[in-house]
Amino acid sequence: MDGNDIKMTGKCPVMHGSNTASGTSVMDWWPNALNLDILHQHDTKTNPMGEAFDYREALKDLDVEALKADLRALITTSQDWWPADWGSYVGMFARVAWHAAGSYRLADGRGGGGTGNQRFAPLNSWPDNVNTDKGRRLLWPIKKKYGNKISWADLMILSGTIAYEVAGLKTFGFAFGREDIWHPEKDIYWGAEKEWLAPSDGRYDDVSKPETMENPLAAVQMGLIYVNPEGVNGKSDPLATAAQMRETFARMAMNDEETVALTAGGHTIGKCHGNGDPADLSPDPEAAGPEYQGIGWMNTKGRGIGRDTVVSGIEGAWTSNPTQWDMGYFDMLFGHEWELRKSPAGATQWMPVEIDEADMPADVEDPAIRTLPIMTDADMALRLDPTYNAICQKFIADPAYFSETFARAWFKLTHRDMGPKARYVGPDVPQEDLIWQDPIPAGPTGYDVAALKAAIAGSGLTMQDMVATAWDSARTYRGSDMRGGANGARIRLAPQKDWAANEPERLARVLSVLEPLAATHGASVADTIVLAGNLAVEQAAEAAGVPLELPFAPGRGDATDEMTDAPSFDALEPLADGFRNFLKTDYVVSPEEMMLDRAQLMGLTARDMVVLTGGLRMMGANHGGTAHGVFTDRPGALSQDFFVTLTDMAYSWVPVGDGLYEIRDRATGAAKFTATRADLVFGSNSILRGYAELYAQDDTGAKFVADFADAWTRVMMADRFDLKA
Ligand code: HEM
Repeated sequence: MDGNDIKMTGKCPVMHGSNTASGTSVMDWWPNALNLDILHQHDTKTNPMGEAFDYREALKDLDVEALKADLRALITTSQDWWPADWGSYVGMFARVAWHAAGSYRLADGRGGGGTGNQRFAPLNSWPDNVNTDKGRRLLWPIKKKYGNKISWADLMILSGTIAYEVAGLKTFGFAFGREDIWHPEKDIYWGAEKEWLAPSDGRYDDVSKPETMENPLAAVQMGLIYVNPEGVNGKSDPLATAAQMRETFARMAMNDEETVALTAGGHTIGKCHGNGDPADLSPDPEAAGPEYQGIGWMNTKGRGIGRDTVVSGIEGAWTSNPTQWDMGYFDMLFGHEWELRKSPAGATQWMPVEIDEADMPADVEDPAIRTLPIMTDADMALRLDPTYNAICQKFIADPAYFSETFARAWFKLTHRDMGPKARYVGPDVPQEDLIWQDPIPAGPTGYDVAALKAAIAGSGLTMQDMVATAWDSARTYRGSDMRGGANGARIRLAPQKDWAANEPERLARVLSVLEPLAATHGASVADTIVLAGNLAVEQAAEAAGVPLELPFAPGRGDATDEMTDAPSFDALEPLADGFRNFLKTDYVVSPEEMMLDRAQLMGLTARDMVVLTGGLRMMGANHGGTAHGVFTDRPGALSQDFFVTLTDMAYSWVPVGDGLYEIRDRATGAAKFTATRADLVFGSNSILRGYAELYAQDDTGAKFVADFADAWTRVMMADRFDLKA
């Protein structure tokens, strides 16, 4: 038997000892189970770099100018194994970067080019990402040369930015700092479809109303970055496509002007590929046999490279000079009448009714041959939608403005998911503060922290007031795009001050106490809110007989309304916060799933989830104060009683409506405490119950207090990029 001829010799059909189970998983058997795995992704065990590796440190040794020079040379040197169109890879790398960055969505901050996820499934094999695998292989010699000093994520985004520079655009800047992940993300919901490019209808209430697309999705079909280039569900209708573009781009925080600039500027370089039969392509990278070495979509019959490449199935370039940054896209779009035709691959595309040979783009291999330009339905949308058209006219009248608008929008597209500017690294970081970066001014550090803390202690605020305000201020943080958090004290500003989950009246009252104290002591309000929360936790620990001193680092700043893109903060509103029992009865999913999602976004572990929920309840931070979810005869003490009660068979747990449960004494039937559904998950879920038992069995409460303090401090510090920079 040779190595290529693997046969099973035993009689038992199960390959004993050969493999761990890859068949039906727990989640398949119990689809409603909580998938706690999403909290434990990108663990140190799966990261080959080890805990000691610090990408920001490694970047300090990167020779940025040499890297950029190497990229320029790469982009202009055609490789025989994958020849460059017209001898230039500008289109290839602009698309690689755009498709990496373009999966970002504002609703949950997930997706985007910040992690290098295009290397892994499903994105590496999305139908829309055909041949981005070639782009990464073209980049490999550079990745190999610079090693760990440059991440794949940074390299992919930089390659697109340098592509635009090579084409002749003055770009707006570039920041390094995207750290790679090493296996696929488990938390990103890309849609419920089980089939690539399934019709759009499943993700809309009404596909003719783009705003009814399911949240947090931002693409019209499974496996696409945004809209279908052939029209809604593949049926050409530029005005319907325009409406879908508007919605999908808005879901990644782009307005109409940015959308037009990006699409027009995107298609100023490069081309569509559809000169062949898609049926001749090998499987996508994830499905390909080992002999393909991670490369997918290879032509198995003909040549399949150069002019015979098939990607989208649409065939042709948009402009006369597709390797140059110029106004050629508008010249072409508005200089001709267009009609629908079919590409050689059978895709629907717009082609000019008539065109002079001099305006026709050259063949990618032979400059003597002229080819017909094309427009996708999305390009025609820019001409036919009145609002988009007006923006095009503005750009046509002012080419410098077009270049500037594109350069800024490209920078936003490729940096939006990196979070605040404090996370940017490198010599080309633009000085200007941009509102979508959620700027925060540096805050004071020299004030007397102990004096401020003493003043807060004497202010009359209750433990609940202090802990709830600090929690509400910090809990907006999401690690997906590093937005939100306590820094900036945006809880004082619209829209956060008015969110129901923040209990606006109580919040206003607490702020009216804390703000003057901050001013008197020369501290920021952001620091003062966190310090008050810390004080409450320390008081509660003291009451439990486990004294505690939490670390505190001053220096948070206070943002202003002018620094705040208020509408974009709507996406951060907690609709349910199981930690603090924000109760709503119209959940789309269960409250515990909402809590899990928030925990993942906040970067918490399952243990953090357990201790934070228990601790916040003990301090009465839940809405309704001590009315429900306290579970203890000693409220206000940071004790393990929550878990003791939950794991005690002396009680029964009886649903009483409105998402609440009575905890009744089994012997007498008397109701003792009230709990929410989210509370009960800590006793009912087999994993979370394990943690709950761990705390319940420790009579001293010391482990619980220590673990709570650790989790609390990480939550309060999660957004301190000023310290981590
Ligand atoms: C409305 C949204 C968009 C649609 C429907 C769309 C559609 C397409 C299609 C069908 C292709 C051809 C792929 C192939 O067959 O090789 C393509 C290529 C390309 N797109 Fe877009 N696109 C959109 C927006 C953008 C944006 C926002 C950018 C960049 C900012 C961009 C940059 C590019 C580039 C550079 C190429 C050329 C790739 C190459 O030369 O290999 N596109 N696009």
